[in-house]
Amino acid sequence: MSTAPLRVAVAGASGRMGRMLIEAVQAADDCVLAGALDIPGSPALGHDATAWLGQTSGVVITADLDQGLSGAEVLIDFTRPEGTLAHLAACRRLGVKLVIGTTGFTEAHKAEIAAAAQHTAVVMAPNMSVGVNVVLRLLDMAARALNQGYDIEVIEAHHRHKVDAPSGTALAMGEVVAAALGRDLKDCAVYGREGHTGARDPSTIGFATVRGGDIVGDHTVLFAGIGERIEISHKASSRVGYAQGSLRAARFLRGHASGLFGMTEVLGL
Ligand SMILES: NC(=O)C1=CN([C@@H]2O[C@H](COP(=O)(O)OP(=O)(O)OC[C@H]3O[C@@H](n4cnc5c(N)ncnc54)[C@H](OP(=O)(O)O)[C@@H]3O)[C@@H](O)[C@H]2O)C=CC1
Ligand SMILES: O=C(O)C1=N[C@H](C(=O)O)C[C@H](O)C1
Repeated sequence: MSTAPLRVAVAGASGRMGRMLIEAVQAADDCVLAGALDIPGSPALGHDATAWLGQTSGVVITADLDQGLSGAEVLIDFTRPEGTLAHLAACRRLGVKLVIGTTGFTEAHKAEIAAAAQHTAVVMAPNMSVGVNVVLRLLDMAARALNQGYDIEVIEAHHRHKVDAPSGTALAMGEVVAAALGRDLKDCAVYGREGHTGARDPSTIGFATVRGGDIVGDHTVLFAGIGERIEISHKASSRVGYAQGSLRAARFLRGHASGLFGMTEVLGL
């Protein structure tokens, strides 16, 4: 029995992730590019979505959401929170499912996404790579085992263009560790230090952010004890893992009409 190809639209089509996603959709036997969106005023509007690959897909990048989504089953969105929320409303109206990779959402944004997911299926994750999602499981195990006598710090590094800090992945790592220790990250996170800070409060989880050059994405959780340190790290050397994880999420959505899912469900972790 043959299954029709999954019709995928990509938002932020001229962005770093948008381009990576378009290339991944084009290379996938079971997917077809069905739409490409970008922000009004983008110089990419009106161009073929694969022109930068030297190809012609017949899909033109548009800022018209109805036009960009009309042929799609699922939209993959790596843009900015305000863009994602506008795309979410259009997806809900048009019955299009949504994979959200964008980071930097407020709690109110997240509530809006959860409400919309009651009507159309959504996968949302701050990091789509298999490796990072396995690391999140390892962190749960490590934090439970190292629950006394270890100071916990999350260190992340990204490229100079990144606009949110700490990264969504670093925050997710902090949340996993805090939950494993029976803490709420909102109460124990320390985002940067300066001046006379006093001695470290052992109940805190610290965050340190580095921005520079073309670093794709490095994350380390440090458990610093007396006489030893444990570091659990993930280093991305390419965005390909984020794109392949997003396609797995898009395929997963075929089996779901509504609901909010994460990569734990997609990957069966
Ligand atoms: N979950 C994951 O695995 C990953 C998540 N990310 C997240 O994805 C997001 C995008 O990252 P990246 O591709 O590097 O960013 P880029 O800036 O390279 O791309 C963003 C794209 O979205 C467009 N855009 C910006 N604002 C809006 C808006 N309001 N409405 C519609 N489109 C908009 C941009 O257009 P223009 O350039 O003209 O402004 C651009 O085309 C970030 O939040 C990042 O943290 C990134 C990698 C992995
Ligand atoms: O902006 C990026 O590049 C990335 N953003 C995500 C995040 O904020 O965690 C995922 C990845 O680290 C790359």
